[in-house]
Amino acid sequence: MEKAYLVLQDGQVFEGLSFGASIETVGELVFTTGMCGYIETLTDPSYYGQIVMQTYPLMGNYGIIEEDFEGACCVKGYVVRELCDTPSNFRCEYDLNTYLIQQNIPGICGVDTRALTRIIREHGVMNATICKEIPADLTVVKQYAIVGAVDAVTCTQSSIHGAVGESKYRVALLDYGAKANIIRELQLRGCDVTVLSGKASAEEVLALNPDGIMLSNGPGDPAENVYQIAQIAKFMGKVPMFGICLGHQLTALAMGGKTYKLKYGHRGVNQPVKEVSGLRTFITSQNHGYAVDDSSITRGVSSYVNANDLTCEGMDYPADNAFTVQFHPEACTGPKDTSFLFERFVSNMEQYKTNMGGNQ
Ligand SMILES: NC(=O)CC[C@H](N)C(=O)O
Repeated sequence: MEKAYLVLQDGQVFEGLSFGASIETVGELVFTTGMCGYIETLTDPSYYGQIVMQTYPLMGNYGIIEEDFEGACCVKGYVVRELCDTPSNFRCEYDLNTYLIQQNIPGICGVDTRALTRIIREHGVMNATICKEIPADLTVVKQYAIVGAVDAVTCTQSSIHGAVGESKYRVALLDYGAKANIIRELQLRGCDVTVLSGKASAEEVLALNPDGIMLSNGPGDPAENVYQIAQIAKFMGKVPMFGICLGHQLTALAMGGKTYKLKYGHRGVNQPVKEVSGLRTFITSQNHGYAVDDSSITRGVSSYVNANDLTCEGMDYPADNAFTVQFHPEACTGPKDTSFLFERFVSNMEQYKTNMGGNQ
């Protein structure tokens, strides 16, 4: 293994060893605290443009299992304390290093990820570079910004995914960088899912005559998606709607609300989320850097709040038969605490169909 460096935009240097693709990279350095689920993390399109650092000190121990992929690998780089090159699992197909080489993504291991995480927590997310030689000038690193993220990851052609078992509902899923498990969770509940490009117009969405509209997760700054926000404002309230993560943020913006960037985001599989009008707290999977300012929305009510920092984790829009969450009820590596939200969506569609006298 060759020597490599992780250099932060403020000039701090961490020496480690190169793995994955032997190329240099620049990206926004973020950390995720999941102890497992690195396959889902690496293939979650919401990480587009980011160098992902795992705080758990050993990665790759169960190898790569393609069936667990959520989407395309969009990370700019990967940072781990210790890379396991002898994975052991009955489902393992090949190792993590091979995967990153295939994807042309550089990684660095052997760096002090605890120290790095403390820096990010204190300073907030920073840009960084993974390189073989320490750059004399860090202007390129400092100026790096994630732009056009949804356009870069959304599908170009629509696709249809039939229900498992009896087909009961037609769902239009707006793909802003959708994780595959959102589709699977819907299919398992009797939904025929039409996945549409995030560039689809409101007219195209409604032309499908769906029983419900699902808005996916996705990368980048939500406020950048002016076109998508305008489309949501047009179709919201026409049929039941459910939004996850970026879908939650875009809905808030469509309702005239505001979003803002968190200091270092929520990324991991143990984020506690409290019900606003109940006593329950759920453990959730999350991956986001922006949040909704719920006080900026008058047409909706806050439904969930993060128990750690009290930021908004969900909104209900009763007048529009819509609800959205910041966390991931579809999380594949778990926890599954909030998968009941898919049942809520299905029951909203069932009621809507009954009220409409069937929607065939
Ligand atoms: N997972 C997501 O959908 C992330 C949403 C948005 N890109 C954020 O970082 O906040």
